[in-house]
Amino acid sequence: MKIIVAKDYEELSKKAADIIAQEIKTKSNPILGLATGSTPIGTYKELVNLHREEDLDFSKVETFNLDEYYGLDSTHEQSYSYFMKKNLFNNVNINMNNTHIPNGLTEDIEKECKDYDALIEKKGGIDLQLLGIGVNGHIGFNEPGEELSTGTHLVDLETNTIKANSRFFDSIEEVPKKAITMGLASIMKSKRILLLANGENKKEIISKIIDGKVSTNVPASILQVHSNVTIIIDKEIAEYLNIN
Ligand SMILES: N[C@@H]1[C@@H](O)[C@H](O)[C@@H](COP(=O)(O)O)O[C@@H]1O
Repeated sequence: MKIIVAKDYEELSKKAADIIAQEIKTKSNPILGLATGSTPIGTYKELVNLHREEDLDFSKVETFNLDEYYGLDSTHEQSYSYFMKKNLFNNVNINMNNTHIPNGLTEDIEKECKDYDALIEKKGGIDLQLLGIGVNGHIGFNEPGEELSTGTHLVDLETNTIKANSRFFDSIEEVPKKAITMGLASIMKSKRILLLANGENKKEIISKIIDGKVSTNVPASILQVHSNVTIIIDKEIAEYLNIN
C-alpha cells in the first residue's frame, strides 16, 4: 500500500483529483469507480475545477458507482444518484449514458445486481476505483460480518452506519435500512484503488486496515492483498500512525 500524507483536506482532495485526472488523460476510455459520502466531495470539486480551468475532458469517461440506497428514487436529495449529479456529473462534460449507479428502486434485485456486475465485466473492469471508508471499515456498503459478498448485492445496513449516515437526513427514521452495493470482488478486481480518509474519527480504522490482520470484521483490510492501492490521509491520521 502506498501512503500519501496531505497537510489538510484541501490538499488531500487536490492530490486525489490529480491522480484521477492523470488516469483520465492517459487512458482512451477510462473506467472510473466512484464513491459517495462526505470524503470525496472535495475531490469532485477539484475535478470540476480542472474541467473548467484546464479543459479536463470527461467525454470518454465511463463511471460505475459503488452503491445506492435501496428504496430511494434517483431524484431524492440523499440518493447517491442525486449526489453524483450535484457534485460531479452536472458540472463536467460527461455523457450521462456512461454513468452507472445501481437502481435503488429496482423490482428485481437479483437481476439488477447481476446486470451491474456483467456490465462492469463487459467494459473490461474498473481502471481506478475511488473509495472512502466507514468508521467500521466498510467500503461501498460492504459491512463487517462473518462472511463477505463478492458480487453486487443487497445489504442490511448496520445500526451504526444508519446512525452515522443520518447526519445527511432530516431524521434517523428517514435513512434507508438497506442498500445495493458492489461486492468486494468487483472492488478488488479494479486495476488501481485510491482510498481517501481524513479526520480524527477515521484514524483508528485506517490504522487497522494498514497494520491489522485481514478480517471480514474489517472489510477494507482486504485491500492489503491488492497490488495497487494508494491511500491518501491527512496529517491528523498520519500523526496517529507515526508517519511523517
Ligand atoms: N456508502 C458510503 C461509503 O462509500 C463511504 O465511504 C462512507 C463514509 O462516509 P464519509 O466519507 O462521509 O465519512 O459513507 C457511506 O456509508
